[in-house]
Amino acid sequence: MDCAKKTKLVLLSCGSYNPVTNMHLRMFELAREHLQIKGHYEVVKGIISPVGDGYNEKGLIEASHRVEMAKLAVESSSWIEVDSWEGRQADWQETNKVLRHHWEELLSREQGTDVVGTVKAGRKRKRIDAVSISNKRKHGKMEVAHKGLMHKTDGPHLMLLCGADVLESFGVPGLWKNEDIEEIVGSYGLVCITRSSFDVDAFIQGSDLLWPHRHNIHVVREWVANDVSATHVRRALRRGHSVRYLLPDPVLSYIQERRLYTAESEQTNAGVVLAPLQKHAGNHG
Ligand SMILES: Nc1ncnc2c1ncn2[C@@H]1O[C@H](COP(=O)(O)OP(=O)(O)OP(=O)(O)O)[C@@H](O)[C@H]1O
Ligand SMILES: NC(=O)c1ccc[n+]([C@@H]2O[C@H](COP(=O)(O)O)[C@@H](O)[C@H]2O)c1
Repeated sequence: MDCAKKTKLVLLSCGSYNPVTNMHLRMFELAREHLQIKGHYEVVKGIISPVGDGYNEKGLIEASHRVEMAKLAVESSSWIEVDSWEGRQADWQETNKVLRHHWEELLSREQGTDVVGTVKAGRKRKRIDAVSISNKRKHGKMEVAHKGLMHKTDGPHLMLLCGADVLESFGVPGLWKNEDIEEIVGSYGLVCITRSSFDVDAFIQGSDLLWPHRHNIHVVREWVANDVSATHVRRALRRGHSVRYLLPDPVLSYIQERRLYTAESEQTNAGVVLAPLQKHAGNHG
């Protein structure tokens, strides 16, 4: 019997989910297995957070449909849930803001369970409850709550779960702010599933930003070469090709009943600049 006390962990995955595929569900499964065997974690919850319509990605259909499909996909899962907060926001939300939102949700659930964490007070650490944390936040001391507490709470930890393509997108100029990446990998932690054609280890090794946080990045190997992507699924649907077994059956029925992915829907946001590129454009040069 394993007597060591494991840290409870919640995994959050932000993405288009346009639509959710079996690979997305497998990503959660692989991450949980890896962290429970190799890490000192008990993965208690997985959260799928479909991006809001304001992301402006080409071919992105309404968030309400993407959220519904994701909910159908996790119907049979005992630990993966779908959260619609991000999808309901009128404006696109940076991923670190989505993490903050879920972190605050986790903390507020801890309210009433007394101490949820510790902060530095001089040379010692002071135990602190959720109410004092939210009070600190109200007074604008986000630093203490976000930089000091993430990995010091007695409650669950929260990490971002993603595929290797998202990790490598950290290197795309203008897409991510360095301080946001620092917050994600430094304060929360990242679980990254390998994807064919992406060399995660080489990318981390080559990044001065990621290298100091490498111990917070859990790389999970997908040994079965499988590059199912939502893009491939949408293309097949447009062409009338079968996508059965690439998606959960209830998701496929939902798509077919509403004829969701068409040549027309693929033109949504055509020529529109992706929200993060628009938002961060002024920060460069
Ligand atoms: N085959 C896969 N292997 C590993 N991770 C994956 C795979 N497919 C999707 N993911 C991950 O799932 C998360 C949500 O992905 P997203 O909704 O953008 O799907 P996608 O299939 O990559 O979409 P698209 O093809 O539209 O870019 C991301 O972190 C992405 O890296
Ligand atoms: N700066 C940022 O926070 C930033 C930049 C680009 C993408 N993202 C997120 O990464 C995810 C990527 O999804 P796609 O792979 O479908 O583009 C989305 O959830 C999106 O919001 C975040």
